[in-house]
Amino acid sequence: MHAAPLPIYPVSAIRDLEALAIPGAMPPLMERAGEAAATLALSLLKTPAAVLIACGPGNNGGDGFVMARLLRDAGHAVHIAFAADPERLPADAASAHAAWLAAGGETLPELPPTPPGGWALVVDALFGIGLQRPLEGRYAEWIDSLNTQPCPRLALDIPSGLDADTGRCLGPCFAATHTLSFIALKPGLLTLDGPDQCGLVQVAALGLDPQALLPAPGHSIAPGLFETRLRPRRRNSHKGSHGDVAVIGGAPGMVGAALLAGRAAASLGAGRVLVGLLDPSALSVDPLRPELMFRTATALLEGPLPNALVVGPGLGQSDNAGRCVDQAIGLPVPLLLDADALNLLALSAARQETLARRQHPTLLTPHPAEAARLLACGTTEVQADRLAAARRIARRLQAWVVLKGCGSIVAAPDGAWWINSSGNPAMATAGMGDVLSGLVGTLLAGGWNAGEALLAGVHLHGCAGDHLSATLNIDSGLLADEMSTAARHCFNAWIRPPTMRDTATWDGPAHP
Ligand SMILES: NC(=O)C1=CN([C@@H]2O[C@H](COP(=O)(O)OP(=O)(O)OC[C@H]3O[C@@H](n4cnc5c(N)ncnc54)[C@H](O)[C@@H]3O)[C@@H](O)[C@H]2O)[C@@H](O)CC1
Ligand SMILES: Nc1ncnc2c1ncn2[C@@H]1O[C@H](COP(=O)(O)OP(=O)(O)O)[C@@H](O)[C@H]1O
Ligand SMILES: [K+]
Repeated sequence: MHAAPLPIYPVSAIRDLEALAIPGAMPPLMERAGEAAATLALSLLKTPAAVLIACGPGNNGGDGFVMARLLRDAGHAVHIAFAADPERLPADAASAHAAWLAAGGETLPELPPTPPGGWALVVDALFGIGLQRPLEGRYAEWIDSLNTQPCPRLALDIPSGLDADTGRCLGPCFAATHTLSFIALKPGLLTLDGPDQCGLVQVAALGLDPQALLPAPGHSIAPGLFETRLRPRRRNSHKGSHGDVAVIGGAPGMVGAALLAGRAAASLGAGRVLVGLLDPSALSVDPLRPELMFRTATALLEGPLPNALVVGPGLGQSDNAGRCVDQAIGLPVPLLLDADALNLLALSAARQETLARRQHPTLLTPHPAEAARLLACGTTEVQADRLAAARRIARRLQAWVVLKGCGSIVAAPDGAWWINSSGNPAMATAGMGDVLSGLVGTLLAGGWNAGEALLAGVHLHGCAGDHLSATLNIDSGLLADEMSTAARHCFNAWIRPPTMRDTATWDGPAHP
């Protein structure tokens, strides 16, 4: 069994879920949320300790009051900072506040001074999915102060100040080491600033089965999504069984990009990899990867059709590059456009119309700047709502799209979407995108459909980066060309039957 994707609900859908779940929910959801938070807190606290909980004016504050009561019952010295008007708390939060006072607890209108031994835990129960604008004044000051505490910092539901739908810090934002999100994941936990602000994310479903109440609008990416493809190769197969990938790119000065894509494709097991370069004076062999076959871009586009075509790595934006893109769009093969092929696409409405009418699978792999060009807007607008941007491109161009970056978004032409959580900032180096294109190209050439190939390629690429960061023990300085063998290692771990995954004979090298 491979890991299953997790459901993700934007705020509007969480509100719908709450409305479906709340009638008859006993104990009330807030009680369950506070209890789940207390359980997590207890796992972080060893001996009776000083805990600070900052409670806000809404139901997120209510979760904090419930948690406080339970931690106090467990023998911890719990201090609550609460500056709002108790008369204006929503009903459930008002009950939780009253129960806290009835249990002998008190609230302070300001953050108390740090006790001599320091706080053992600080909890952000200020704002959850009801955040409407940037935090300012007292709450902004509280956040700044809480963020300096050198102890575990736990956010309830979502770090205060983070937009739950977009992952954008609206202003000052709680920097959690742990986030316990209620009912289900929200997109903002997983993309843009979310992963930095949330720390370790855990979900407390509060006894609900969200998917049974309301189908999830989106999902995380996990191998369970494409597990029917994760099978060992048939012994009776040959290179023709695994497909030809052609990579078109490599204009003068950028040949390396095409090589990176080609090498990645070969390492993942493409039957054959052909590289069509635009640079007429480039090498005709890659001495470090002599398996690659070199052609001119023109010859490759006019020759026998490959099983998948990747156009863009190091392509440049010359007239010749434009002709290659136009020709590629017209070919009856699965087509992945990356890098300058996307920029050339953005330059021509006619090209976009032709692309949207293709009868064969089309995949687009923009980073935020390329996405902005495709949408004729600024990168800031793309990053302000990455999910919306990816979905808009996918719908408009009737293509499978990955909007790359921290928490890559995959969007389907029909509006479906996924968020990837593998990968890390060591991967923020030149050439990483070229490697992704090569990996996805190989899966396409192997007969995977566009959605499976893109979801798997994106997840695999991140897993390879994580694997390298862990085995080489590096946070910085990951080289794109190192990724190919790591992707090979991770992919082989996926396709091995479970009985063979742990045996020495079948395990890959510790340092691929
Ligand atoms: N409704 C439910 O059944 C459940 C809700 N839960 C909790 O309830 C939270 C949502 O509660 P609410 O809808 O009350 O929202 P919040 O508690 O997130 O905040 C809403 C309050 O904050 C104010 N506010 C928003 N932005 C502000 C800003 N920048 N500065 C100052 N005030 C601001 C609003 O006017 C409102 O009074 C969830 O995140 C979760 O923690 C959980 O108890 C699980 C169950
Ligand atoms: N901070 C990060 N977290 C996760 N993945 C990242 C991060 N930075 C970069 N990546 C991944 O590395 C790749 C970079 O692609 P791209 O920006 O096109 O690079 P290039 O154009 O140099 O090849 C993308 O797949 C992206 O998602
Ligand atoms: K919070």
